[in-house]
Amino acid sequence: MVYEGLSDSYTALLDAAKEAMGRAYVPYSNFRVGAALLDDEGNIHHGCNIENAAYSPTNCAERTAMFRAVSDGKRPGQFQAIAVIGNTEGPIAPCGVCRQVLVEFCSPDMPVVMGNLKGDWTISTVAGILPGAFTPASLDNGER
Ligand SMILES: O=c1ccn([C@H]2C[C@H](O)[C@@H](CO)O2)c(=O)[nH]1
Ligand SMILES: [Zn+2]
Repeated sequence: MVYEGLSDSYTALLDAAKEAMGRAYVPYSNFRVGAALLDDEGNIHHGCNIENAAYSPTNCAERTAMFRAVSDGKRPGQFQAIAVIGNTEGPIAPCGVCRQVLVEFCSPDMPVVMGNLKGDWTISTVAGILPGAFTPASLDNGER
């Protein structure tokens, strides 16, 4: 896919997200999302959204990628970037829950690449997409 003006490495990450998008399990919304999370060793952790008949157990693509990576042993500070893609009008916008999960495991300045199937893209950062976040450090008030 051509993402005009986007670096080769982020294009590759969006392409990996698109590959994962094809594996989405979306019988209820029919809205596919894919994510690709790049770790500190250069490995990519893929994620797709996985829906459920009870609706609320649904897991977004971003969290699938992150939880797979953590389950495989990755820890905070060991992620370099995440790309997310969906069939949206403009670049997809991660939901609030996923933004909070990214805050837990990623540095505030970690790039978040968002795209769509038309080749539109934008880049922000973890802090950029969730300003004023409640973070692990927020718990450090000494009163526990
Ligand atoms: O950034 C997003 C936004 C939505 N979804 C999923 C959740 C649900 O399966 C479907 C519709 O909200 O898209 C994601 O995976 N990531
Ligand atoms: Zn989400």
